[in-house]
Amino acid sequence: MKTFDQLYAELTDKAATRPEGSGTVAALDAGVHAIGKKIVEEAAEVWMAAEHEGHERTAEEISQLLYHLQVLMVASNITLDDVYSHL
Ligand SMILES: N=c1c2ncn([C@@H]3O[C@H](COP(=O)(O)OP(=O)(O)OP(=O)(O)O)[C@@H](O)[C@H]3O)c2ncn1[C@@H]1O[C@H](COP(=O)(O)O)[C@@H](O)[C@H]1O
Repeated sequence: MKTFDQLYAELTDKAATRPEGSGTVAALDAGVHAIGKKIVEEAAEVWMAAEHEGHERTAEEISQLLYHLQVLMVASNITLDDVYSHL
């Protein structure tokens, strides 16, 4: 289990060190357009899960959406504070 902040720290480290086999590195290399499409796909999966698939599946889909949002943040040099300052 990890927090939103811990995941962000892990992803920024992956972006800097580019370990072999990292899905995050592959997503960053694919670029913002591809990451954005993934976010839209995951958002739809969250919606469908919330309406039809129950608590556990919804939580899982939300975690995936948060992951892809963080990948977009890293790709766009958006920090946690940049986002938190708007909450
Ligand atoms: N939390 C996540 C995470 N959530 C979602 N995903 C990605 O999102 C995909 C889920 O999307 P889908 O449900 O559409 O499944 P899918 O259609 O089979 O996926 P794709 O074919 O689109 O890859 C997964 O296959 C992962 O590629 C994640 N990938 C990585 N993480 C975490 O990110 C960290 C870094 O991961 P790596 O960069 O891969 O080392 C680790 O802590 C991981 O646990």
